[in-house]
Amino acid sequence: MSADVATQTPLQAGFDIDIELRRGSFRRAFAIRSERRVIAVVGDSGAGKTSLLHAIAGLLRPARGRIIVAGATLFDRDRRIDLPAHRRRIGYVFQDARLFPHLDVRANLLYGLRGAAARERRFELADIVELLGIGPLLARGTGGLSGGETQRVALGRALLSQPRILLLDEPLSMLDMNRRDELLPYLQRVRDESGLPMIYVSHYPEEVRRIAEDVHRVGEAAPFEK
Ligand SMILES: Nc1ncnc2c1ncn2[C@@H]1O[C@H](COP(=O)(O)OP(=O)(O)OP(=O)(O)O)[C@@H](O)[C@H]1O
Repeated sequence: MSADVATQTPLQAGFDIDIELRRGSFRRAFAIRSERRVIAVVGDSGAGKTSLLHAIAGLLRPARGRIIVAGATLFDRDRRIDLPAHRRRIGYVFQDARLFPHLDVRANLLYGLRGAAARERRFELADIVELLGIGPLLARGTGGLSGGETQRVALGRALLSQPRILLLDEPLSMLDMNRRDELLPYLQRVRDESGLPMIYVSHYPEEVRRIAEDVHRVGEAAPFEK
């Protein structure tokens, strides 16, 4: 499968990823080729989903291969391209949000804006606050937020960093089922209104069905029933 991918011409939209990752004794090839803007990556625990996102974000260097997203080459071993992480402009949302505990919600959001050049600014604070319904939370500390509120702020902070790509690593997995249902419509709004390429990692088929246009299973050959 990866040989096939390697012989095809790069896609101008979507994802063209063909890499091998090594992490200690973990060693795995990934081949994802999709013209879709929003894809999901599913797979068992330990299959390498987070490692794949790390490689796209520039936090883990593949042993070989290439990573092209929306026509931009982030990594290509043969062509000696390896864009540093800070130049890849990745918005990353983790399962545990990782908000700064010493900053209130507004300051957490504004942190995302740091370093974004004015000409690259597509997402403004007021629009993101409206999109995610977090206006009432702005002056609050992060400690008392519910899990769903926390993840909405994390999404806002990621968008305000003016990313070219959004990576979401199981953003709902710490929430109970009701809270997951509450947050999904916000994820759908971000998907539809940001227009960004997105990779959504999840264990839950239902979530994946509601978010992604295309599903890729990593770690084994069996196809994933969408
Ligand atoms: N820093 C590291 N050093 C060595 N091995 C690592 C490191 N990080 C991850 N691994 C190993 O790489 C493999 C893939 O881990 P990864 O976290 O990418 O899987 P995952 O599919 O995201 O799993 P989960 O769904 O449980 O989060 C695992 O076997 C893990 O133990």
